[in-house]
Amino acid sequence: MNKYILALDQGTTSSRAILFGHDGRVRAIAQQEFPQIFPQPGWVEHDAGDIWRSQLAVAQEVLRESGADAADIAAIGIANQRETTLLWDRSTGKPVANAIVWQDRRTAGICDALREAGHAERIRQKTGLVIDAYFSGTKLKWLLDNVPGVRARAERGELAFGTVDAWLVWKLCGRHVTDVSNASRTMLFDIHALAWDEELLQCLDIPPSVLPAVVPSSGEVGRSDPQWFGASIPIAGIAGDQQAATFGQACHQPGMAKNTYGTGCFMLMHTGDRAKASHNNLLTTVGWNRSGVPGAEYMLEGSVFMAGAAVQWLRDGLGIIRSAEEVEELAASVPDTGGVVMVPAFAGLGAPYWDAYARGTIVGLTRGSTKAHIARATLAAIAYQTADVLEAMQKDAEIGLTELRVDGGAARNNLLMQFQADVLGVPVVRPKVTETTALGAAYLAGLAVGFWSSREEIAAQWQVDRRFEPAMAAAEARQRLATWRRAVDRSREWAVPE
Ligand SMILES: Nc1ncnc2c1ncn2[C@@H]1O[C@H](COP(=O)(O)OP(=O)(O)O)[C@@H](O)[C@H]1O
Ligand SMILES: O=P(O)(O)OC[C@H](O)CO
Repeated sequence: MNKYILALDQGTTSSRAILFGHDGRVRAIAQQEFPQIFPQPGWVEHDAGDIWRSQLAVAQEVLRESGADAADIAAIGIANQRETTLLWDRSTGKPVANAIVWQDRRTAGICDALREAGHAERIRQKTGLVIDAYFSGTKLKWLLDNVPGVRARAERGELAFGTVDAWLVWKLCGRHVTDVSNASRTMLFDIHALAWDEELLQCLDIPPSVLPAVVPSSGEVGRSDPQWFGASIPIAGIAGDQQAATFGQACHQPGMAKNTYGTGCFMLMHTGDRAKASHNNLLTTVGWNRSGVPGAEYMLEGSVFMAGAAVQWLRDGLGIIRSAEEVEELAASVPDTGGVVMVPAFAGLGAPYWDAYARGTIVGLTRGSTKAHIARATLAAIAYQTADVLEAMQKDAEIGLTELRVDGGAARNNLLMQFQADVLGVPVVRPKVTETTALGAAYLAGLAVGFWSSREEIAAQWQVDRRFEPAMAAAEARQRLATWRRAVDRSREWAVPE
């Protein structure tokens, strides 16, 4: 009798595995951080072996710790950090280089050239994306152009490209596939036709032989090799982590939105079964689709590159807190930021600014400024970036949001969540299960194998933990946002090459 779904949540800073029961509650969880590699300013890499080993280790650990074996698991669902780009040898399985992480800015120049050549509008129409170093396409081009011998090997059909989902599925069962949600983050995928786009492949000089087959987000794609868990388990759900979190938050209806506060902050709003173009610098992206059901469901997305990672910087870069949780107490020790505004543009700015050359900035420092003010300004910056995105999203969707569902590590911070509700003027609602990314992957897999029968059943499992009501006067929120935007202006175009 199958008792569980095993969800693998491969995030930017850690790999997690979670066993979910039929009631959508966490039965067992294991997590491992793995090294971040910063070879040069603006570059971020992961060792593909670290990704796989940490993910496998935590998956084996949850089975061991819970006393479950493969026969107890109905299916595996995978959610992954998106856009991070891997290229490996099909016969040896060896990566040709470290994975280039989504935060990596090394391809900003390639993006400038694409914009100057007039490709922006066509790329936006086909892929729903703005031209930015964030997405996989230019990262893949960089690997092909810069790692010696790699282009020739790719032309001979010897290499496989994939985002992290593809890498994990390849390691688990030997198939070379990616799901539609991950494909929609490559800048090589036509989100309307749901197919790789020849013209874009030519434009970036990508040989089609490297591409994975595109599969539904919910549907069996293979079975794990028995060597990993003692017997094979169907792999039946795959989605980019932000799309998975949207599914896990039961945002199944047009107009529903969630915001995840992890390394970055990602707000996604369901917009129905047709792609909705943004006129306010957001992305249009595929949410998910299901095997046997034509088409897909679409989202508007605002991607903020630096959120919880700015808190990590307070911990590791400045050393003013010992753990991320401590930021709440430090920030609460002062009544306000004392005029300090921090713009955490460490990896440029994403939505709605899209400035690869913006850099982190702290303004308004005086002799009275303390680490507590900087901590408070860091939390405020997370909330302001979200406010910028929500404003754009409400304009695009032409609706006012009635509530924002939240999740992710930094959503545990009550001070931040209250301030978020205050500056948005919209209630912020945190569910009981905050592991919504893994939960979404579990739901996608569980629906495919009949572990859950319908979305209605899933949506009924969603429960509120805490609701934060806006308590700040609208005029004050507006004034604070205006100050924030002045600080953003100071951070922009800082690292433009000389
Ligand atoms: N109490 C907290 N307050 C603010 N930030 C926090 C808190 N707890 C964790 N974080 C931040 O949340 C992030 C971890 O969240 P998580 O959802 O695991 O991220 P990811 O999936 O991107 O690795 C880290 O960047 C950490 O600094
Ligand atoms: O690792 P996370 O959870 O911060 O998510 C990263 C995003 O998928 C990047 O687009």
